[in-house]
Amino acid sequence: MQVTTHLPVIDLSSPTDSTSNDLLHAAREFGFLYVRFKALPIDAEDVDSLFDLSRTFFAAPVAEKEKYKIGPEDRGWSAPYDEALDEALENEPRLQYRRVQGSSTTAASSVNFVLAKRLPRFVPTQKPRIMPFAARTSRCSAKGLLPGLIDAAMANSKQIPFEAGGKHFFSSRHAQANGATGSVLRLLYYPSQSLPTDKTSVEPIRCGAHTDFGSVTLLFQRPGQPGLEVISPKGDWLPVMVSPPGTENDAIPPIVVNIGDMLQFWTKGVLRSTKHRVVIPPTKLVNGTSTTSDDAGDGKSKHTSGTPDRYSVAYFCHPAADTLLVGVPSRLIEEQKGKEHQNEAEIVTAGEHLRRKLDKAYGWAKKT
Ligand SMILES: O=C(O)CCC(=O)C(=O)O
Ligand SMILES: [Fe+2]
Repeated sequence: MQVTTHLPVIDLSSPTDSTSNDLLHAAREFGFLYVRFKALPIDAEDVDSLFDLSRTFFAAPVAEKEKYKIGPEDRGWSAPYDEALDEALENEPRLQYRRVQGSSTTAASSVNFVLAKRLPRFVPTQKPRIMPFAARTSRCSAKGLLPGLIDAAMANSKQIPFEAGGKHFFSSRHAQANGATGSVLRLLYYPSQSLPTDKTSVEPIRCGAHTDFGSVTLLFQRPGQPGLEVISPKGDWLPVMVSPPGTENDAIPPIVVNIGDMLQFWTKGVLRSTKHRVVIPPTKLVNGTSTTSDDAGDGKSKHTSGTPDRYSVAYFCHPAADTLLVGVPSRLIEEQKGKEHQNEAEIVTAGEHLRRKLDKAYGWAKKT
């Protein structure tokens, strides 16, 4: 069976008004889209080096990684099952749903970097490789990508008044000059898991269903390492191919870009922060028996009798921490019937929203 994708692939080589409208449409319909790499000022070699670095880091002994254990400031290493993302399961007793393999928790080991600031000591020699990548990713996600293009699209249709920020409403709130943000570059590693013959006893979820906390996420994936799924409006889980049709020969797979909670709040739900998860990919992909899938394997990922390893890199883009997540003063937004309308008591800043989500995911509030 051919795995097809329902998400649009948008080429940003030379964006026009119609590109920003396409992007706005995708953000409204799906909350997810692909952006072709060749359009972005990021080198394929930088992406490859970052994945090399990721492999080196995660291969280090646990005792070494423990030295950089993640804390409430959201920087550092998380062990598999440290993070619980599926809030639908939050009523389960804490100890049953944290640190236990299960659908709410993340089976990935991950490490978060502070951009342009303190890099963990385990990568001092990698600084020249990471920093340009992080800086470029940060620039293109905040300016060239969604916030900037959404500004352009909003300006095309229903202009945000000049005094309220005009056509720079979103991008200016992501400018570094406007203060600290929760933006973070995260390397993720889902180790290979062996599959018992009785498949019904296997929990197929590698990362529990969740929405992303920030404004925009950029996700880099590797050929032969599928598993990401997004939920459809009807509630079905749909696979997100690594290399959708037409991109198979690109230097690296297109970047998956998705809307996070903050853009959903800002737009009263006009833009969708869509639930997604990572699953153990179907057996036909794991065993490489499929010849029709884009993800039939490149020989790079480890195919054991179980699941392949999966490495991914996510850049979570956030606006300045003190940004109020209130509806954008645009007719497009104000005409909304308030589907995702927040009442005054619920209005939070970007920093507060991130704090609440992290405290839940890691149980920080209980620990401190
Ligand atoms: O590893 C992935 O592909 C997705 C991870 C993810 O959704 C997240 O960390 O928010
Ligand atoms: Fe996510």
